[in-house]
Amino acid sequence: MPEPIAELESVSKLYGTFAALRKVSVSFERGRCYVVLGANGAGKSTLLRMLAGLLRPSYGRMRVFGEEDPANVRDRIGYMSHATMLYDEFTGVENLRYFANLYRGRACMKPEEALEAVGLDPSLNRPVGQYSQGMRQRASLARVLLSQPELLLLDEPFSNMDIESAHQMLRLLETFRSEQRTILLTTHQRELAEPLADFMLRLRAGSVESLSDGPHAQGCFAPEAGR
Ligand SMILES: Nc1ncnc2c1ncn2[C@@H]1O[C@H](COP(=O)(O)OP(=O)(O)OP(=O)(O)O)[C@@H](O)[C@H]1O
Repeated sequence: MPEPIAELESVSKLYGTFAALRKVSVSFERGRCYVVLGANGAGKSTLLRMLAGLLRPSYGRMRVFGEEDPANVRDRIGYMSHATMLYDEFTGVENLRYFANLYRGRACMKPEEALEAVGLDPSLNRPVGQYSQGMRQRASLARVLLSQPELLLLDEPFSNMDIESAHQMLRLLETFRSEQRTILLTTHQRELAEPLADFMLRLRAGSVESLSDGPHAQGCFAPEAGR
């Protein structure tokens, strides 16, 4: 049985008196892709932010790579939020060089390699502020990939992307999974992400409504399918 790399045991997260997550128990296995679904406000982003170490559980137990505080294993986790976290006035490669400098002393991809990995031309001499939405999302993913994280937490990676860019990103994620990286991604575009899923985790009002096998676990994923 694959090794769990992150586990939540009866985890709740309260914002004031409001419970955004309610007694969530789930474990995530290495090398699997989890597609996290649920209506607006179901708690998807809260779950990802917690696994990224940006929020602490109010109740319950969480372990990521065996650590109670994911901050202790930050270099093994890549988190991509709605915000791209890129500097609009810099080119893609300038942005990534800046972030690569922050990882000095750690194993890290070359900025050019990370951009190529997401299908962006590192020599593109255009500030990120002038990129299309799909290019910005891919540059943002390249930033996350720099540190070669084992756990990728992607909040709405396909939002505002055209279909061609989204399929390109899906093929990229399939490659990461084949490298035994674990992927958790939230999306409202179920039909797009579903073929990649080993598991579909559906949240409802902060609780786990269901955890079911995805098409990939059933051997149905073909990167070119659905194009
Ligand atoms: N910082 C905060 N303070 C108070 N309430 C919050 C905060 N962050 C989130 N919430 C509330 O917690 C609930 C879960 O929010 P969350 O962003 O995790 O949901 P989501 O499933 O990601 O929603 P969406 O699909 O709209 O992004 C929502 O009702 C939201 O209003």
